[in-house]
Amino acid sequence: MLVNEKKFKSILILGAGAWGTTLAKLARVNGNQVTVWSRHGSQHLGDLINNVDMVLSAVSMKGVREVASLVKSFPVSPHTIFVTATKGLDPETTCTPSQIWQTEFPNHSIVVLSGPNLSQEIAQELPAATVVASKNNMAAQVVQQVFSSGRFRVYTNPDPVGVELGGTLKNVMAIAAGICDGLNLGTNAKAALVTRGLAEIIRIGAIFGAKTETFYGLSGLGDLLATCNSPLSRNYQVGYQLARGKTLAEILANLPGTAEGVNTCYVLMHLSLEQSIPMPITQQVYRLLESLITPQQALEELMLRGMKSEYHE
Ligand SMILES: NC(=O)C1=CN([C@@H]2O[C@H](COP(=O)(O)OP(=O)(O)OC[C@H]3O[C@@H](n4cnc5c(N)ncnc54)[C@H](OP(=O)(O)O)[C@@H]3O)[C@@H](O)[C@H]2O)C=CC1
Ligand SMILES: O=C(CO)COP(=O)(O)O
Repeated sequence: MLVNEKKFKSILILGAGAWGTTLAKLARVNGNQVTVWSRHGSQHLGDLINNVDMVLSAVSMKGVREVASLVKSFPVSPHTIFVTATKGLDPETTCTPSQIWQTEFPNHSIVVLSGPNLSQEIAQELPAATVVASKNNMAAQVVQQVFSSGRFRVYTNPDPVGVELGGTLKNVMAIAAGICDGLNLGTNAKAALVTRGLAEIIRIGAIFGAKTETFYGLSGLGDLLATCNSPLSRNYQVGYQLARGKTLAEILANLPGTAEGVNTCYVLMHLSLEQSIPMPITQQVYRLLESLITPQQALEELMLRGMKSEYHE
């Protein structure tokens, strides 16, 4: 759990996708020594992991469990901080990525990095902000120092699961927002969808023990706004193209990278049924992904739900 005081850190990034390579660039700005590992690369993970200050996982959700157990098979310094930047949920256990890493490494500090961070904008050196959250504030501060620069403002937060869920759950809402724009439903509809989406995210977050106020911050509302309003978002693109008549298979075959909202939506539907938690927007996104209804029918279902107070689901 100890945090060492070296000025420049040695950082191993797992996953050479869009986000892993962008985070590597951000960490190098401050003079840190960064290595990026990919399962297709020539470097052996066991050789790279020995004695690094920080291991940052930017693999997509489908690889987290496998990569975490691979890392565990090598000796890791007790001082190494684990950082997770994945935005998804494990289909088998509904665990978040940080919960998976913490289970594999119970004596290490785990930090979540999440925020309104479309990697293409950050790679172009446009300004952005993010959140690093941990139960161990000192570890969060180390990660804050590693990534902070004139182009990337990093805040700490003590609610890792809340920060992680903000980034994960908004992906389903981004699919819905893409559908909204693909159908040309207008600004009022989009504002209503995003606002009710946030209410749904907060309701789901409560099951995981996340703090409500976390969802009003950068990793919640901030990321929801970014992803629901940008054609750069893969999740938004899934929704937009569904509304324009493409099939999910066609869309995913041509998508540049991962749209985690698809898997997250399936995990949430399971959770919704198992625990009787109302998730009206998620439910309509699920039906659309499964081709059970048309986008127009999904809209009608949402508009004609029973009347209720704004404070209720
Ligand atoms: N791109 C963005 O703007 C942002 C993305 N994120 C999140 O970061 C995560 C990664 O996203 P992104 O980089 O865009 O996705 P990409 O699809 O570009 O990259 C995914 C990465 O995960 C790796 N991976 C997948 N499965 C495995 C496995 N079993 N073993 C080893 N590596 C694996 C891939 O390796 P390989 O190439 O070998 O398949 C690849 O390096 C997602 O959860 C996403 O939501 C968060 C913030 C911003
Ligand atoms: O998480 C992201 C922005 O914060 C990236 O969004 P997409 O995964 O939808 O591209």
